[in-house]
Amino acid sequence: MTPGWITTTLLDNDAQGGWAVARSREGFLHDTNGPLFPREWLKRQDLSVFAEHGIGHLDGEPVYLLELNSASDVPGCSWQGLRGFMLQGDHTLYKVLGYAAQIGTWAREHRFCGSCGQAMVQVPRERAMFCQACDLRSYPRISPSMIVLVTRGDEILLARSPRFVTGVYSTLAGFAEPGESAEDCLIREVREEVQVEVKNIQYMGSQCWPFPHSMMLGFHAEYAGGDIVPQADEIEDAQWFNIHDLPPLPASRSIARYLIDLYLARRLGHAEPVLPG
Ligand SMILES: NC(=O)c1ccc[n+]([C@@H]2O[C@H](COP(=O)([O-])OP(=O)(O)OC[C@H]3O[C@@H](n4cnc5c(N)ncnc54)[C@H](O)[C@@H]3O)[C@@H](O)[C@H]2O)c1
Ligand SMILES: [Mg+2]
Ligand SMILES: [Zn+2]
Repeated sequence: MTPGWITTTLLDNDAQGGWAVARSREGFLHDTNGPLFPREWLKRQDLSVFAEHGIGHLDGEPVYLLELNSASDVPGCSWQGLRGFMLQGDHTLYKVLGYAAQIGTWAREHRFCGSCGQAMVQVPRERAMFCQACDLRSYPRISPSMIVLVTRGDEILLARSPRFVTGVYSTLAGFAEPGESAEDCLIREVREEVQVEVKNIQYMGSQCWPFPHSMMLGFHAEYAGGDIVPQADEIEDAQWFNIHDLPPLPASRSIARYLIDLYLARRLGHAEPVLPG
Protein backbone atom coordinates (compact mmCIF):
# COMPACT_ATOMS: atom_id res chain seq x y z
CA MET A 1 0.00 0.00 0.00
CA THR A 2 1.31 3.46 -0.91
CA PRO A 3 0.27 5.93 1.79
CA GLY A 4 -1.20 9.31 0.93
CA TRP A 5 -2.94 10.73 -2.12
CA ILE A 6 -1.73 9.92 -5.66
CA THR A 7 -3.68 11.11 -8.70
CA THR A 8 -4.19 8.54 -11.46
CA THR A 9 -4.69 9.15 -15.17
CA LEU A 10 -7.73 6.86 -15.39
CA LEU A 11 -9.43 4.03 -13.48
CA ASP A 12 -11.78 1.34 -14.79
CA ASN A 13 -15.35 2.55 -14.15
CA ASP A 14 -16.63 -1.05 -14.49
CA ALA A 15 -14.46 -2.27 -11.58
CA GLN A 16 -16.27 -2.64 -8.24
CA GLY A 17 -15.42 -1.04 -4.91
CA GLY A 18 -13.20 1.79 -3.73
CA TRP A 19 -14.13 5.19 -2.35
CA ALA A 20 -16.21 7.87 -4.02
CA VAL A 21 -16.96 11.56 -3.55
CA ALA A 22 -20.11 13.22 -4.92
CA ARG A 23 -20.10 16.78 -6.27
CA SER A 24 -22.98 19.03 -7.23
CA ARG A 25 -23.34 22.80 -7.59
CA GLU A 26 -23.86 22.86 -3.80
CA GLY A 27 -20.39 21.40 -3.21
CA PHE A 28 -19.38 17.96 -1.93
CA LEU A 29 -21.59 15.54 -0.05
CA HIS A 30 -20.35 14.76 3.46
CA ASP A 31 -21.47 13.16 6.69
CA THR A 32 -19.86 12.91 10.13
CA ASN A 33 -17.12 10.68 8.61
CA GLY A 34 -16.28 13.29 5.97
CA PRO A 35 -16.69 13.46 2.18
CA LEU A 36 -15.41 9.95 1.27
CA PHE A 37 -18.07 7.24 0.97
CA PRO A 38 -17.87 3.55 0.05
CA ARG A 39 -18.45 3.79 -3.72
CA GLU A 40 -20.96 0.95 -4.05
CA TRP A 41 -23.05 2.43 -1.21
CA LEU A 42 -22.97 5.91 -2.75
CA LYS A 43 -24.07 4.59 -6.14
CA ARG A 44 -27.13 2.97 -4.55
CA GLN A 45 -28.34 6.39 -3.29
CA ASP A 46 -30.86 8.40 -5.28
CA LEU A 47 -28.31 10.61 -7.07
CA SER A 48 -28.60 12.17 -10.49
CA VAL A 49 -25.16 11.11 -11.82
CA PHE A 50 -23.92 13.10 -14.81
CA ALA A 51 -20.49 11.43 -15.09
CA GLU A 52 -18.14 9.18 -13.14
CA HIS A 53 -14.37 9.72 -13.16
CA GLY A 54 -11.60 7.66 -11.56
CA ILE A 55 -9.32 10.27 -10.00
CA GLY A 56 -6.63 8.54 -7.93
CA HIS A 57 -5.62 6.38 -4.99
CA LEU A 58 -5.84 7.30 -1.34
CA ASP A 59 -3.70 5.05 0.87
CA GLY A 60 -3.74 2.54 -2.01
CA GLU A 61 -7.55 2.51 -2.42
CA PRO A 62 -9.10 3.76 -5.69
CA VAL A 63 -11.12 7.00 -5.46
CA TYR A 64 -13.87 8.02 -7.92
CA LEU A 65 -15.79 11.23 -8.47
CA LEU A 66 -19.54 11.12 -9.05
CA GLU A 67 -20.31 14.37 -10.85
CA LEU A 68 -24.01 15.14 -10.33
CA ASN A 69 -26.61 17.13 -12.25
CA SER A 70 -28.09 18.47 -9.03
CA ALA A 71 -27.84 18.14 -5.25
CA SER A 72 -30.27 15.61 -3.80
CA ASP A 73 -31.13 14.82 -0.20
CA VAL A 74 -29.18 11.90 1.24
CA PRO A 75 -30.23 10.97 4.80
CA GLY A 76 -27.63 12.01 7.39
CA CYS A 77 -25.61 13.98 4.83
CA SER A 78 -25.21 17.60 3.80
CA TRP A 79 -23.37 19.60 1.12
CA GLN A 80 -20.34 21.83 1.64
CA GLY A 81 -18.40 23.96 -0.85
CA LEU A 82 -14.72 23.30 -1.58
CA ARG A 83 -13.68 26.48 0.26
CA GLY A 84 -15.15 25.08 3.48
CA PHE A 85 -12.90 22.01 3.16
CA MET A 86 -9.91 24.27 2.44
CA LEU A 87 -10.55 26.37 5.55
CA GLN A 88 -10.79 23.48 7.99
CA GLY A 89 -10.42 19.73 8.22
CA ASP A 90 -7.95 17.23 6.83
CA HIS A 91 -5.58 18.77 4.25
CA THR A 92 -5.16 15.53 2.26
CA LEU A 93 -8.93 15.22 1.86
CA TYR A 94 -9.04 18.84 0.67
CA LYS A 95 -6.40 17.90 -1.95
CA VAL A 96 -8.56 14.96 -3.11
CA LEU A 97 -11.61 17.23 -3.42
CA GLY A 98 -9.63 20.02 -5.12
CA TYR A 99 -8.43 17.57 -7.77
CA ALA A 100 -11.91 16.07 -8.13
CA ALA A 101 -13.39 19.55 -8.63
CA GLN A 102 -10.87 20.44 -11.34
CA ILE A 103 -11.37 17.15 -13.24
CA GLY A 104 -15.17 17.35 -12.95
CA THR A 105 -15.25 20.96 -14.18
CA TRP A 106 -12.84 20.30 -17.05
CA ALA A 107 -14.65 17.15 -18.28
CA ARG A 108 -18.02 18.94 -18.13
CA GLU A 109 -16.67 21.93 -20.06
CA HIS A 110 -14.95 19.80 -22.74
CA ARG A 111 -17.74 17.49 -23.88
CA PHE A 112 -17.69 19.20 -27.28
CA CYS A 113 -14.76 20.16 -29.46
CA GLY A 114 -13.96 23.88 -29.20
CA SER A 115 -12.84 23.84 -32.84
CA CYS A 116 -15.60 21.93 -34.72
CA GLY A 117 -18.32 21.36 -32.11
CA GLN A 118 -18.43 17.54 -32.36
CA ALA A 119 -18.73 15.37 -29.25
CA MET A 120 -15.34 14.56 -27.71
CA VAL A 121 -14.34 11.20 -26.22
CA GLN A 122 -12.06 10.41 -23.30
CA VAL A 123 -8.62 9.18 -24.42
CA PRO A 124 -7.64 5.78 -22.97
CA ARG A 125 -4.78 5.93 -20.44
CA GLU A 126 -4.53 9.72 -20.64
CA ARG A 127 -6.40 12.55 -18.90
CA ALA A 128 -7.52 14.16 -22.15
CA MET A 129 -10.66 14.65 -24.25
CA PHE A 130 -10.24 13.88 -27.95
CA CYS A 131 -11.98 15.07 -31.13
CA GLN A 132 -11.64 12.45 -33.88
CA ALA A 133 -12.63 14.90 -36.64
CA CYS A 134 -9.91 17.47 -35.76
CA ASP A 135 -7.39 15.16 -34.09
CA LEU A 136 -7.54 17.68 -31.20
CA ARG A 137 -6.73 16.82 -27.61
CA SER A 138 -7.92 19.00 -24.70
CA TYR A 139 -6.12 18.60 -21.39
CA PRO A 140 -7.26 19.83 -17.95
CA ARG A 141 -6.98 23.61 -17.83
CA ILE A 142 -4.54 25.20 -15.37
CA SER A 143 -4.29 29.00 -15.12
CA PRO A 144 -0.91 30.34 -13.92
CA SER A 145 -1.35 33.25 -11.50
CA MET A 146 1.33 35.35 -9.82
CA ILE A 147 1.04 36.34 -6.20
CA VAL A 148 3.52 38.69 -4.56
CA LEU A 149 4.32 40.16 -1.18
CA VAL A 150 5.85 43.61 -1.72
CA THR A 151 7.85 44.87 1.24
CA ARG A 152 9.62 48.06 2.38
CA GLY A 153 11.58 47.22 5.51
CA ASP A 154 9.09 46.80 8.36
CA GLU A 155 6.16 47.59 6.05
CA ILE A 156 4.25 45.25 3.74
CA LEU A 157 1.89 46.19 0.91
CA LEU A 158 -1.55 44.60 1.27
CA ALA A 159 -4.76 45.26 -0.61
CA ARG A 160 -8.47 44.50 -0.50
CA SER A 161 -10.61 43.34 -3.39
CA PRO A 162 -14.35 44.05 -3.08
CA ARG A 163 -14.78 40.21 -3.23
CA PHE A 164 -12.84 39.62 0.04
CA VAL A 165 -14.35 38.86 3.44
CA THR A 166 -14.96 42.19 5.27
CA GLY A 167 -11.77 43.67 6.71
CA VAL A 168 -9.32 41.16 5.18
CA TYR A 169 -6.26 42.46 3.30
CA SER A 170 -4.05 40.23 1.14
CA THR A 171 -1.04 40.18 -1.16
CA LEU A 172 -1.42 41.27 -4.80
CA ALA A 173 -2.26 38.59 -7.37
CA GLY A 174 -3.21 38.23 -11.01
CA PHE A 175 -3.43 35.86 -13.98
CA ALA A 176 -0.60 35.54 -16.50
CA GLU A 177 -1.41 36.74 -19.99
CA PRO A 178 -0.08 35.20 -23.23
CA GLY A 179 3.42 36.41 -24.04
CA GLU A 180 4.44 37.13 -20.44
CA SER A 181 7.10 35.61 -18.21
CA ALA A 182 6.16 35.15 -14.55
CA GLU A 183 8.22 38.26 -13.73
CA ASP A 184 6.58 40.34 -16.51
CA CYS A 185 3.16 39.38 -15.16
CA LEU A 186 4.09 40.24 -11.58
CA ILE A 187 5.48 43.68 -12.55
CA ARG A 188 2.39 44.42 -14.68
CA GLU A 189 -0.08 43.30 -11.99
CA VAL A 190 1.60 45.40 -9.27
CA ARG A 191 1.63 48.42 -11.62
CA GLU A 192 -2.01 47.91 -12.63
CA GLU A 193 -3.36 47.29 -9.15
CA VAL A 194 -1.42 49.89 -7.10
CA GLN A 195 0.92 51.81 -9.49
CA VAL A 196 3.99 50.74 -7.53
CA GLU A 197 7.35 49.59 -8.98
CA VAL A 198 9.23 46.57 -7.56
CA LYS A 199 12.78 45.17 -7.61
CA ASN A 200 14.70 42.07 -6.40
CA ILE A 201 11.91 39.63 -7.36
CA GLN A 202 12.38 36.27 -5.65
CA TYR A 203 10.41 33.07 -6.27
CA MET A 204 9.17 31.58 -2.97
CA GLY A 205 7.01 28.56 -3.91
CA SER A 206 3.78 27.48 -5.57
CA GLN A 207 0.35 26.19 -4.65
CA CYS A 208 -2.54 24.60 -6.50
CA TRP A 209 -5.62 26.84 -6.07
CA PRO A 210 -8.63 24.91 -7.42
CA PHE A 211 -11.03 27.91 -7.52
CA PRO A 212 -11.56 26.94 -10.27
CA HIS A 213 -8.12 26.10 -11.76
CA SER A 214 -5.32 28.45 -10.72
CA MET A 215 -1.70 27.53 -10.17
CA MET A 216 -0.35 30.15 -7.79
CA LEU A 217 3.33 31.09 -8.23
CA GLY A 218 4.41 32.95 -5.10
CA PHE A 219 7.04 35.71 -5.00
CA HIS A 220 8.61 38.24 -2.70
CA ALA A 221 9.59 41.65 -4.11
CA GLU A 222 11.02 44.84 -2.67
CA TYR A 223 9.51 48.26 -3.16
CA ALA A 224 11.35 50.32 -5.79
CA GLY A 225 9.17 53.42 -6.21
CA GLY A 226 5.78 55.06 -6.64
CA ASP A 227 2.85 56.02 -4.40
CA ILE A 228 -0.06 53.62 -3.97
CA VAL A 229 -2.99 54.36 -6.31
CA PRO A 230 -5.60 51.57 -6.05
CA GLN A 231 -7.01 50.35 -9.38
CA ALA A 232 -10.64 51.41 -9.82
CA ASP A 233 -13.15 48.51 -9.43
CA GLU A 234 -10.49 45.81 -8.75
CA ILE A 235 -8.86 47.21 -5.57
CA GLU A 236 -11.07 48.66 -2.86
CA ASP A 237 -8.12 49.78 -0.72
CA ALA A 238 -4.35 49.22 -0.55
CA GLN A 239 -1.95 50.31 2.19
CA TRP A 240 1.50 49.87 3.66
CA PHE A 241 1.03 48.02 6.96
CA ASN A 242 3.65 47.87 9.69
CA ILE A 243 4.45 44.23 10.56
CA HIS A 244 3.55 45.00 14.20
CA ASP A 245 0.10 46.34 13.26
CA LEU A 246 -1.50 44.10 10.64
CA PRO A 247 -5.16 43.90 9.53
CA PRO A 248 -7.11 40.59 9.35
CA LEU A 249 -5.13 38.31 6.99
CA PRO A 250 -6.08 35.56 4.47
CA ALA A 251 -6.81 31.94 5.46
CA SER A 252 -3.88 30.10 7.04
CA ARG A 253 -3.63 27.48 4.26
CA SER A 254 -3.34 30.03 1.45
CA ILE A 255 -0.04 30.92 -0.19
CA ALA A 256 -0.92 34.59 0.43
CA ARG A 257 -0.78 33.92 4.16
CA TYR A 258 2.38 31.84 3.80
CA LEU A 259 4.21 34.69 2.02
CA ILE A 260 3.21 37.10 4.80
CA ASP A 261 4.01 34.69 7.65
CA LEU A 262 7.37 33.78 6.10
CA TYR A 263 8.41 37.44 5.89
CA LEU A 264 7.31 38.08 9.48
CA ALA A 265 9.19 34.97 10.67
CA ARG A 266 12.41 36.06 8.94
CA ARG A 267 12.10 39.67 10.10
CA LEU A 268 11.27 38.77 13.70
CA GLY A 269 13.46 35.65 14.01
CA HIS A 270 10.56 33.21 14.51
CA ALA A 271 10.29 29.62 13.19
CA GLU A 272 9.45 29.63 9.47
CA PRO A 273 6.01 28.39 8.34
CA VAL A 274 5.55 25.47 5.91
CA LEU A 275 3.70 26.08 2.64
CA PRO A 276 0.68 23.75 2.31
CA GLY A 277 0.83 22.29 -1.23
N1 LIG B 1 -4.09 31.08 -2.81
C1 LIG B 1 -4.03 32.37 -2.48
O1 LIG B 1 -3.47 32.73 -1.46
C2 LIG B 1 -4.63 33.42 -3.39
C3 LIG B 1 -4.65 34.76 -2.97
C4 LIG B 1 -5.14 35.73 -3.85
C5 LIG B 1 -5.63 35.36 -5.10
N2 LIG B 1 -5.65 34.03 -5.45
C6 LIG B 1 -6.15 33.62 -6.76
O2 LIG B 1 -5.31 34.16 -7.77
C7 LIG B 1 -6.04 34.25 -8.97
C8 LIG B 1 -5.81 35.58 -9.60
O3 LIG B 1 -6.15 36.63 -8.72
P1 LIG B 1 -7.10 37.85 -9.13
O4 LIG B 1 -8.51 37.43 -9.04
O5 LIG B 1 -6.64 39.02 -8.33
O6 LIG B 1 -6.73 38.04 -10.69
P2 LIG B 1 -6.61 39.37 -11.59
O7 LIG B 1 -5.97 40.48 -10.81
O8 LIG B 1 -5.96 38.95 -12.88
O9 LIG B 1 -8.11 39.85 -11.85
C9 LIG B 1 -9.21 39.00 -12.05
C10 LIG B 1 -9.76 39.23 -13.44
O10 LIG B 1 -8.99 38.47 -14.37
C11 LIG B 1 -9.81 37.94 -15.40
N3 LIG B 1 -9.67 36.48 -15.42
C12 LIG B 1 -10.43 35.54 -14.79
N4 LIG B 1 -9.96 34.30 -15.04
C13 LIG B 1 -8.89 34.45 -15.83
C14 LIG B 1 -7.96 33.53 -16.41
N5 LIG B 1 -8.06 32.21 -16.20
N6 LIG B 1 -6.95 34.03 -17.15
C15 LIG B 1 -6.84 35.36 -17.35
N7 LIG B 1 -7.68 36.30 -16.83
C16 LIG B 1 -8.69 35.84 -16.08
C17 LIG B 1 -11.22 38.40 -15.10
O11 LIG B 1 -11.46 39.58 -15.81
C18 LIG B 1 -11.17 38.68 -13.61
O12 LIG B 1 -12.13 39.64 -13.21
C19 LIG B 1 -7.51 33.95 -8.60
O13 LIG B 1 -7.78 32.60 -8.94
C20 LIG B 1 -7.53 34.12 -7.10
O14 LIG B 1 -8.51 33.31 -6.49
C21 LIG B 1 -5.16 33.07 -4.62
MG1 LIG C 1 -5.66 40.78 -8.78
ZN1 LIG D 1 -13.20 18.97 -33.57
